[in-house]
Amino acid sequence: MAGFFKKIFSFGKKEVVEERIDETAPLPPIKWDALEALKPAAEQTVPEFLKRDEPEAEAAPSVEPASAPPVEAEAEPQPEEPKPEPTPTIPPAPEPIVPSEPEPLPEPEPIEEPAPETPAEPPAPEEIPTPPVVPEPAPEPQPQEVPPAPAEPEIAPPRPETQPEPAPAEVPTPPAEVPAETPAPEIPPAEVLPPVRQPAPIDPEPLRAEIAPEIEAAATLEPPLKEEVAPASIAEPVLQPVVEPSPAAPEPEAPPAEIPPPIRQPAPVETQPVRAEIAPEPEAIPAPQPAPQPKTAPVPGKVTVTRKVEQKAEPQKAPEPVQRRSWFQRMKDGLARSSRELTGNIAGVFTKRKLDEDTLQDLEDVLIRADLGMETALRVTDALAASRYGKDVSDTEVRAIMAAEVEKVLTHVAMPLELDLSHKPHVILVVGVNGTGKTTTIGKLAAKLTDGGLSVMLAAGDTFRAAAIEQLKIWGERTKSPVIASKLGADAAGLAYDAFERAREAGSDVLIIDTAGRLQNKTELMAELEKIVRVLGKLDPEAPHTVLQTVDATTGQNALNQVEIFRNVAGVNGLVMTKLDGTARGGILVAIAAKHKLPVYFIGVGEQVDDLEPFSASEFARAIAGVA
Ligand SMILES: Nc1nc2c(ncn2[C@@H]2O[C@H](COP(=O)(O)OP(=O)(O)OP(=O)(O)O)[C@@H](O)[C@H]2O)c(=O)[nH]1
Repeated sequence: MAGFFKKIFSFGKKEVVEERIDETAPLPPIKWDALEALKPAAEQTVPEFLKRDEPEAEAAPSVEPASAPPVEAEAEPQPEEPKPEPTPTIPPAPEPIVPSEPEPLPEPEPIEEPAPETPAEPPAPEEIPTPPVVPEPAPEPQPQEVPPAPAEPEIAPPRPETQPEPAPAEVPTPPAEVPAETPAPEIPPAEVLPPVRQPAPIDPEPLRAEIAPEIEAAATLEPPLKEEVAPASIAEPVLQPVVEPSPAAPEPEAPPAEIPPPIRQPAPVETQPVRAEIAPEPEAIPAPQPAPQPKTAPVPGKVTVTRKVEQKAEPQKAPEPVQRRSWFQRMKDGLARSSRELTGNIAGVFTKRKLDEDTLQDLEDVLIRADLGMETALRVTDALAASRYGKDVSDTEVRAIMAAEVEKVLTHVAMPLELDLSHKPHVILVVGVNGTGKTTTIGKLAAKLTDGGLSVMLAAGDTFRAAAIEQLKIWGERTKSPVIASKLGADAAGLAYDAFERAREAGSDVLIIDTAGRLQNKTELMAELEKIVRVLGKLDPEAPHTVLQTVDATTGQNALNQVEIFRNVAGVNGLVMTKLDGTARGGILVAIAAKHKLPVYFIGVGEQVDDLEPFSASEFARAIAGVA
C-alpha cells in the first residue's frame, strides 16, 4: 500500500510540477542526501522516487518529501510511530522548497506541523493559518491541474498532505485517494476522504463558531469565495470582522453553536440586519457593548434623567397635600393614646352601673392616674355627682362632663403669646430641663415669628453642648435668623449680654435665648440662670420680657416639680407643652395648669416646624376626653 501511495502522489505531482521544476534543476542532489539521511529504512522507496524525479524535474522531489513521509507514516504511524516520522519530514521540506515554485508546499508544511503537535481539538486556532496557506498553492496548481480532469484529485493531494499532518490519524487519508485508482482495497479510505476533506473546512468552522458574531461578517466575504477557497480566504476576512464586532465577542459562547451553520448561507443578509439591530439597541444592550455605550450615552442619559425627575416630582408633591391635616386632627391624633387610656378606663367604670360613691371614687382614681391631677379629678366627679348621682350614667356622658370641666381649668391658662415690641428687642428666655424640647421649640417659634414679618435673632446660650449650638444654627438657617454663639464652655450670661447688644444694634424685633437645662447640678444651673437674668436686666430692667419653659408631657408628674423649680429660679411666665404626640400622659398639662396657673402658649405635637400650635383649652379638653 505504501508503495502505491508514493507512486501515485509522485506521478500526479510530477505531471503538474514538471513544467515548473525545469527552472530549478540543481536541487535534485540535495534531495538525495536529505532523503537518505532522514529515512534509511525508506531507501527502498526513495530510489524509486529519485529515479523518476531526476529525469523529469525538481517538482517531483518537492512533492516526495511531503508525500514520502506520510507514506511511511501510514505503515508505521498506524502502529504509533507517526509522531517521530512527521518531524523528519519537516527538515526535507524546506530544502526542496528552496527552489521557488515548491514554496507553497513548504508553507503548508510548517503550518501543518503545529497541527500534529496539537492533534487534539485545540489546534483549531493553528489550523486557521492553514487555510490561508492552502489558497496560495491552490491558485498555482489550478492552472496546471485544471486542464486535466484529475484536477480535483490533484488538488486533493496537497490537502491530504496538509490534512494528514494536522491529524496523524488522518495521515492515511492521502492514500484514500490512491484507492481511487485501486478501488478494491482503497474503498474504505475513499469513503474516509470526503469526511476528511470536509473536516478540514470543519476545523475552521469551530473557530468560526467560537467567533460566532464575526462569522456573520465573514459570511459576507464568503460569497465571492464560495466553495473550497472559502476557508482559506475566510481566514483573513474573519480576523477583520472579529476585530470590529469584538464588542459582541462575549455573546459568541452560547449562540455560536447554533448560529454557525445558518450564518453562512444568509450571511450577507444577516450581517446587515444584525448591525442595524445593534445600533438602535445600545440602550437595551449597554452591558455587552462597553465601548459604544459612551458614544450612545445621550440615549440612556435622557432616560435616567426623565425617570429621576418624575420620581422626585411625584412623591414630593403628592404626599404633601395628603399629609395636610387640621391642627385639631393632628392634636387629637397626638393625644390618642392619652384619650384611649382615659376613656377606656372610664367606660370600664360605668358599664352597667349606676352612679354612686363607689363609681365616683373609681372615676376619681382613673382621672388621677391619667395625670389630670387631684384638683381636676375632684372637679369632674363633683360635676358628675351633681347632675347624675343615683342614675344610670354612660361613659359618653361622663366623658362629656370631663371635657367641660377640663376646659374650664385650661381656659385660664390658654393664652396667646403677646410680644411687647416696644422693647427692641423683645427678649424671650427659654428654659427647661435638657431634652424637653427647648431648641426645637425655639426653632418652631422663630419660624412663626419670621413668617409673621418679625426680625428674629437667636442666641446659643447652651454653651455646654456643641450639639445644641449646632442644632440652633440649623434652625437659624431654616428661619433665616442670625445666630449668636460662642465657644463651647463659654459663659452663658456673657453670651446673652452680647446677643442682647447685637440684637439691639441690628434692630431685631425678637431675641430668643437658648439655655442649658442641667438638673444634674441644680445649684450651678440655678446660678447660671440667675446670672443671665441679672445681666439682661442691666441692658433692660424688664428683660427678659418672656421666660418660656418647655415641659415634656412624657415626664408625667415630674413636670410639676420642674415648673416649680424654673418658675422660682428664672421667673417662668409661660409654658410650652412639648411631645404631646404619642404620649399617654397628656393629662399632666391640666394638672400643671391647675396648680401653677401659668399661661400655656403653645403645645408641640411633633418635631417638624409646623408641629407647634397655640394652645386651645377647648380643643385640648375634647381631644383628651375623646369627645368629637
Ligand atoms: N415627638 C416630639 N419630639 C419633640 C418635640 N419637641 C422636641 N422634640 C424632640 O426632642 C428632642 C430634644 O429636643 P431639644 O430641642 O434638643 O431639647 P432641648 O431641651 O433643647 O435639649 P438640650 O439641648 O439637651 O437642652 C429632639 O429630638 C426633638 O426633636 C415634640 O413636640 N414632639
